[in-house]
Amino acid sequence: MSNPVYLALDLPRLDAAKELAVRVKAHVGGIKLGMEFFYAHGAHGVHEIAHATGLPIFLDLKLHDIPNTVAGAMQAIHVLEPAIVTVHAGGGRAMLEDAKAAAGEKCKVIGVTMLTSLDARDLSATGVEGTPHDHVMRLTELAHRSGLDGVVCSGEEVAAVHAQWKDGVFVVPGLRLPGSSVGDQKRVVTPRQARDDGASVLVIGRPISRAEDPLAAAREIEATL
Ligand SMILES: O=C(O)c1cc(=O)[nH]c(=O)n1[C@@H]1O[C@H](COP(=O)(O)O)[C@@H](O)[C@H]1O
Repeated sequence: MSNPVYLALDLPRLDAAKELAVRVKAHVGGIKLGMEFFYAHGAHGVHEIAHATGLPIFLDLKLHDIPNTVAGAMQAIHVLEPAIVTVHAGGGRAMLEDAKAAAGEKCKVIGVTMLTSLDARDLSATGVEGTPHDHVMRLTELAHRSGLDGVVCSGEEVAAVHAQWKDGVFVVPGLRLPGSSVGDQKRVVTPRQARDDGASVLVIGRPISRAEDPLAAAREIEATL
């Protein structure tokens, strides 16, 4: 089975990001490039990391706009050949359908449900009724009906999401080994628990990128899976 860990390269400098990716590439299955990286280094940065590692690229742009704008953005990134791209599931059915229709043939379009940095209080403060679980399940159903390939959710919901949508791609961030710092994440589980509960992709950033020895940290996480 291929390694489900995607390293989140949330680093401001391209040379440092590239060095880290090359150092740990044998112990991860792919690289996730998000807003911090893409806004700073754009298409050039994506090509650099893809060529340096040879690993699949998950372009985590979390697109959320009117359908026409999101479809245009999806078309603009074809040239980067990402394996996975994210859009916010809350963008609504037309936006999700148009995003999928505009994506490259081999690109999985994944809907972000409820960010792992939010908890029940945060959700209620945004005016959404119900529990995080209810909200994730509602947005998962919308993403499924809109033709997306899967969703991003926390490890607390992934078992239920998997039970509802058997052949989806389920991306789980907010992962920590026991006892390590959670930082800004609020809905957190271990990588092993997320995998056992049906996650297809495990997104891991700071536990590797901010470790004193990133290679040892990547190996330690891999050994738990
Ligand atoms: O879409 C994501 O990847 C994402 C969704 C989410 O709900 N929570 C979340 O943390 N992420 C991303 O996953 C990564 C988690 O980073 P660490 O907390 O450092 O492991 C970051 O790059 C986030 O942008």
